[in-house]
Amino acid sequence: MMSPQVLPALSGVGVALAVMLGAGLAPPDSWGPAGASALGAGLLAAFAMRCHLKAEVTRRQLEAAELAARIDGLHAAGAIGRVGDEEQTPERACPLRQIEHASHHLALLRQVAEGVYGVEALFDRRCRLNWISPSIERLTGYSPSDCLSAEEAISFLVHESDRRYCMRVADQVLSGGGQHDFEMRLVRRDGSFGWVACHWRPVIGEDGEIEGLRMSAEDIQGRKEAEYKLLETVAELRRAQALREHYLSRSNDERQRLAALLNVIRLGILFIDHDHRVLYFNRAMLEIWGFPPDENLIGMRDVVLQSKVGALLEEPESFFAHVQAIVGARVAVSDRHEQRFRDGRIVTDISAVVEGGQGRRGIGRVWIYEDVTEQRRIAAQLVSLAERDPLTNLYNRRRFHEELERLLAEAERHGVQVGLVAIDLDGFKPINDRFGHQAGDEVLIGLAEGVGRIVRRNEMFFRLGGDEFGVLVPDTNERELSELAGRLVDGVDALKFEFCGETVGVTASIGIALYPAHGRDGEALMAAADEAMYRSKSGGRNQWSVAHPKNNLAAPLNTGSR
Ligand SMILES: Nc1nc2c(ncn2[C@@H]2O[C@H](COP(=O)(O)OP(=O)(O)OP(=O)(O)O)[C@@H](O)[C@H]2O)c(=O)[nH]1
Repeated sequence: MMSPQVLPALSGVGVALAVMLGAGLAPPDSWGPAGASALGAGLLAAFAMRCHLKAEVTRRQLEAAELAARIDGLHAAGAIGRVGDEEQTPERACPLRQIEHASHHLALLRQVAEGVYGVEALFDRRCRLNWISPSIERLTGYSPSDCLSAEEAISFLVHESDRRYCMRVADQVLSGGGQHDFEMRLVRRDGSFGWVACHWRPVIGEDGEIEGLRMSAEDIQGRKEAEYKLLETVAELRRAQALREHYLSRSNDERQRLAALLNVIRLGILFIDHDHRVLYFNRAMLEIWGFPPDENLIGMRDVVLQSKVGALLEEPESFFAHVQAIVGARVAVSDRHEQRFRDGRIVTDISAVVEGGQGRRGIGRVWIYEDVTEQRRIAAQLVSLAERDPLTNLYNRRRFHEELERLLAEAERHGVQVGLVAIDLDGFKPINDRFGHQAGDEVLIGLAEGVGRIVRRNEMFFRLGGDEFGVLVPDTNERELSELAGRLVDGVDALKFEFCGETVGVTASIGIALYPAHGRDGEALMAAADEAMYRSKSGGRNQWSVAHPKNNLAAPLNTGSR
C-alpha cells in the first residue's frame, strides 16, 4: 500500500516539476525534443500525478515517494517556493539557489518518471509521441528513443489488429470524448506481442484546453495468458460437456430403441438389481404375470413381487424354492424351468447374473419368462400327428414299432413274455363298396372305440393301417392272450352299424404271438402273429389263432373261435 504521505508528496513532485520547467531547465533525456516545452508545466504535473495513481506500487515507486516526501519536507521548511505562492522564500530572493534546487528536484523527478513500472506516454494534440517511459523497453524491447523516432508511434507500437481502434480512441479523447480504458497488444521487437491494459485520458492545459494525450499502460500478458488458458479450459469443458450431452442423448436414444424393442418382444424381461429390487421390466413381463399394463414395479423388492404372483401358480411353493435356489447359489445362468399356471398356461423362466463394468461385479440378475403354452400345444399336436392315426386317434404303426421295441427290451431285461395280437377285419371292403368310404370310416371309428373298451389299461391298441389293428400286451402269457383274443373276436362281432336303413357288422381274424416263444425280435414276432392271423382267415374268419413256436413251425394248428 502506498503510504498516506505519498499523495501530497507526489503532488509536490508535480509542483516541483512545474517550477523546474518554469525556470527553463531542460527535461530528462528521454523526453522528446518538443516535449516539456510543448506541454508545459501543467502537463508534467498531470503526468506526475498519474504516475502514482496508475502504476503498480513497486520498489522504485516507493523510493520515488520517499524522495517526494523529502521534497515536500523542503517545502515545509521553506526551502522551495511553489508557483503562485504569495510568500517569498529566502531562496526566491536568490535565483542561483532556486536553480540549484530546481535542478536537484529535476533529477529526482527524472528518477520517478523513469522508474515507473507501467508504461507512461505523452502525446501531443496531433497524436505524436512526446515522451514515453523507459519501461516500454521491458515490455516491447524497444527503447524510448526507438519509439520517439518512429514516424507514427501508435502504428509502430500497437499490433495491427488493435491499431485502428487505438487511433480512434485517441481521436475521441483528443476531441473531448473523456477517458477510455481498453486492452490492446503491443508489438515486440522479436515480432511477438504482449497485452497491456491502457488508460487514455486528455491532458488539460492551464487554459482548460486539451493539450495532448496521456496513455498509461500496464502489462497484463500474464493475466491474458491465464485468461487464454482459462478460456481454453472452458472451451475444453464445453467440448467435453457437449460430447457428454451427445453421448447422453445417443444413450437415451439407444435406451428408447431398446425399450421399444423389448416392449414388442413376447419374452417377459425382469431385471432385479443388486439390492433385490426391480430395476427394469417390459410389457410382456406384466402380461405374463397378470399385472395391468400401467403397473409400475420399479423399486419393488423381489419377495414382494413373488408374493403378488404366487396365487397364479399351480405350485407356488415349488416356484419360490426354485427361485431361491438360483439366487441363493448365485447361479450364473440357470437352466430353463417350467411352471404351470392355474389358468392352464405354461411359462418357462431362465435367469442370468448381469456383470457390471470393468470390475465385472455382478450388478443384478435378469429373468426371462416365456409363455410356452401355445408352443407346447403345437408340439403336442405335432407329436400326436406323428404317432396317432387321425381317423381313429389310435396310436399308429410308427408308435407301434417304438412300443414293441421298448416292451421287448424290457421283457428281455425282466425275463417276462410280451404278447402281440394282430387283428384284421373280415368283410370290411364290401361296406366301403356298398355304403361308401364314409361308412367304412364310421366302422373303423366304431371298431376303435369298441376294442378300446375291451383292452385293459396296460394293453396298447394300435391301428396298423387299413383295416389292420394290433394290441401289445406286456408281461403276459398264452392263456391271458387267448382270453383277450376271444374277447376281441366276440367284441368285434358284436359291433353293429346302421347304413341306409341296413344293419351291418364286421368280424375279426386274429393271430397271437408271444415273445420269446414265437419270435425273439419285433420283426419275427410280427411275422409269427401275421401267420397266425392268416391261419384264422383261412380257417373261416371270425376266430383267433396262436402262432407256432419259432423252433417248430410245423406244430399243429391252434385256433380259437367264439
Ligand atoms: N373307409 C376306409 N376304407 C379304407 C381305409 N383304409 C383302407 N381302406 C379300405 O379297406 C379295404 C381293405 O381291404 P381288404 O382287407 O381286402 O378288405 P376285406 O373285405 O376286409 O377283405 P378280407 O380281409 O379278405 O376279409 C380296402 O378296400 C381299402 O381301400 C380307410 O381309412 N377308410
